[in-house]
Amino acid sequence: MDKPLCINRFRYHFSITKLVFWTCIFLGLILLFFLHSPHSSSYSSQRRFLADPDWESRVIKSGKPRSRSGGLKVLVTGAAGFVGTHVSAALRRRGDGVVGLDNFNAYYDPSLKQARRSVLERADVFIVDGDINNPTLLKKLFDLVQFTHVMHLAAQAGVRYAMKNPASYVHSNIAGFVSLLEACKSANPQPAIVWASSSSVYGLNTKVPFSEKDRTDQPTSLYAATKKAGEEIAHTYNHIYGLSITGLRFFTVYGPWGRPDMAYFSFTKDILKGKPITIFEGPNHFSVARDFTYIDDIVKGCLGALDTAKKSTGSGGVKKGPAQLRVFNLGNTSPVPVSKLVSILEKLLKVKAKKVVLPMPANGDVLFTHANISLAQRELGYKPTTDLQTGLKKFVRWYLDYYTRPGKKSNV
Ligand SMILES: O=C(O)[C@H]1O[C@H](OP(=O)(O)OP(=O)(O)OC[C@H]2O[C@@H](n3ccc(=O)[nH]c3=O)[C@H](O)[C@@H]2O)[C@H](O)[C@@H](O)[C@@H]1O
Repeated sequence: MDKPLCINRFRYHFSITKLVFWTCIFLGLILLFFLHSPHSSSYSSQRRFLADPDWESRVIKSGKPRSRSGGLKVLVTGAAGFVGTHVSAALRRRGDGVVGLDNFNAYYDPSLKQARRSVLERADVFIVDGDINNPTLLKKLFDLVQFTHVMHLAAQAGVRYAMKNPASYVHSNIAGFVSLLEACKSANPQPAIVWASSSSVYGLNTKVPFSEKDRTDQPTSLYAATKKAGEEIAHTYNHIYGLSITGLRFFTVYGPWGRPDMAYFSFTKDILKGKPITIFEGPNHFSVARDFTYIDDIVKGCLGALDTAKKSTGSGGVKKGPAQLRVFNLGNTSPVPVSKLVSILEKLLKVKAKKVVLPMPANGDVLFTHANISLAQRELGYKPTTDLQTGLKKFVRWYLDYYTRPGKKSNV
C-alpha cells in the first residue's frame, strides 16, 4: 500500500512543479513581449523624456528659428525616416526651427534610423522618441513650441507589406493621422499642415499622366486605401476646424539614406551579395514602370508647400473662416521600367544581376505611375531636375560609403 502512495505523491509534486515551471515561462514570455513591443518601448522612452529636465529645453531650443524675426517653427513627424531626415535638415539649414518626432519602429533596420538621427543631431535638430498616437506627448510638444507648421511624414510605408501587417497601416496612417490632427486643431495658434499622401492613391486609374483631378477611388492596396482615407480625413478637419492642410502625393522617392524595403535599395544589396532579384512584369510581358523621383527634388517640393501654406483659421478648436485645402503630385514626369532601373544599377555597381522575371502577383502593386506636375509647378515652383541615372549614382555612392565605413556593420 505504501509504495503506490509514494508514487502518487511523487507524481503530485512533479505535476505541481511542472505547472509552476510552465506558468513562470508563460508569464516571462508575456513580460518579454510587453517589454519589446514598439508601443511599450516608445511609451517608456516618452516617460523617460518627460521626466528628464533637459528634455524640455532641448525641444524648445530645437524649435527656435535661427533669426529672431521670421523663420518657421516646424514639427516634423517621422523625422528619422528617409524623407523626414532630408526635409528636417533642409529646413534647419535655412534657419527654421525644427523639432522631430519619431517612434523608431522596427519596420526596417532601426540602426539606420538612429544613424539618421545622429546626422540631424549634428545639424542641431532634436528628435523626440515618441508616437503620433500619444495625445499627451503631442499636447506637451505644442505647449513647449508654438509650431507654425507641421510636416507630417510619419506613416506605415510600403505597398506590399500591407498584406502582412494590415493593422499597422490603420494604426499609423489613419489613427495616427487623426491623433495628430486632433492635437493641431486644439493648438493655439493652429499650425498649417503639410503631409505625405502617395501616388498609390491613383490605383487602377489608367488616364496618364496622373493629374490631381483624376479618379482616386480604386486603390489596389490597403496602403493606398489608408492614404486615400487620409485625404478625406484632411477634408473633414479643414471643413470643421479651419485647419490649413496640404497633401503631397509622392511618386516612388529614392536616394541616399533611403528605405531598405524599396526595390532600388534591396536590389543594390542583393546584386552586391550575388543573390537573385525578382523583377515583376505585367500581363503580356508588360514592363512595370515607376515615375522614380529623387529625394532632393521632393525636399524642394515639401519646402515649397510649407512656404506657400496659408495660416489655419481656427482657434481653440473652433473654425473662424474657410481655410486652404490642397493636394499636389510630386513626381518626376518620366516613368522608367523597373528593368531599366536594374540595368542602371548593374552598371553603377559593376556587377551583373541574377534576374528572375515573374508575373506580378496580386500584391497590391500597380503596373505604372506617371505624374502630371503642372499644378505643383504653378503653385509651389516645383521643378524636378534629377534623372534616374544621376540620382542612382548618388545613391550608390552613399550606399557603398555607409555600409563599408569602418566600424559600420556591413550590409554588403
Ligand atoms: O509612390 C508611392 O506612392 C510609393 O512608392 C513606393 O512604392 P513602390 O512604387 O511600390 O516602390 P518599390 O517598392 O520600390 O517598388 C518599385 C517597383 O519595383 C517593383 N518590384 C519591387 C520589388 C521586387 O522584388 N521586384 C519588383 O519588380 C514593384 O513592382 C514596383 O513596380 C513606396 O514604397 C511607397 O511607400 C510609396 O508610397
